[in-house]
Amino acid sequence: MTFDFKKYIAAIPDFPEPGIIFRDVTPLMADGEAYAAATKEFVAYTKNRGGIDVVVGPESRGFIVGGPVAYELGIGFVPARKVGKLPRETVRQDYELEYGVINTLEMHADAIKPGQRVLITDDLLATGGTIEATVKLIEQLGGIIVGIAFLIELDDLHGRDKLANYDIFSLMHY
Ligand SMILES: O=P(O)(O)OC[C@H]1O[C@H](OP(=O)(O)OP(=O)(O)O)[C@H](O)[C@@H]1O
Ligand SMILES: Nc1ncnc2[nH]cnc12
Repeated sequence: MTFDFKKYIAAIPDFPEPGIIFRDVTPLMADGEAYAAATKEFVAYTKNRGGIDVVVGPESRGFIVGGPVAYELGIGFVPARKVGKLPRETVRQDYELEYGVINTLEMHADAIKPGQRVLITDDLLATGGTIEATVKLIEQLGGIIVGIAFLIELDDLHGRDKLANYDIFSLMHY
């Protein structure tokens, strides 16, 4: 029987702006069985991606999704952080969110070694801006993106179109 992941996703209308339906993944993460089942699905996805050296996730929900996947795979996790948080030399990339906010993501300049095979994880694909920025940072450092995995993809926002050159796995679609 397939796991009913959608049972653990709350929909909040008009948050954080009028017209946005916010898909809240915190109930899924708060439930041990659901969190483990979602992690297992991500790990299963990686099995036919030909080997992964490191998981990268954007702050902050990408950390919660990616950490357990990296642990299960026995590999490291590298954060892409919001600007000003990382203490050493960084690379930076600006991007725009579904609700029109401009943010900047940063990674440590030595966080990815040239040729490393990378899985990107995040909770949700909306416009794709966050992951497009993450992709640019990883590729700037010489990483090879072998897959991108989300809990949720918002189909109407066509974020996938920005990531047309990459293999995408989404556990749920809305
Ligand atoms: O596809 P996009 O249009 O870029 O939107 C998706 C991103 O937006 C949310 O993060 P947010 O920046 O709100 O940060 P948070 O995880 O810290 O809440 C979400 O966790 C994704 O990372
Ligand atoms: N609709 C949405 N729900 C939850 N997180 C988001 N990030 C960007 N758009 C979102």
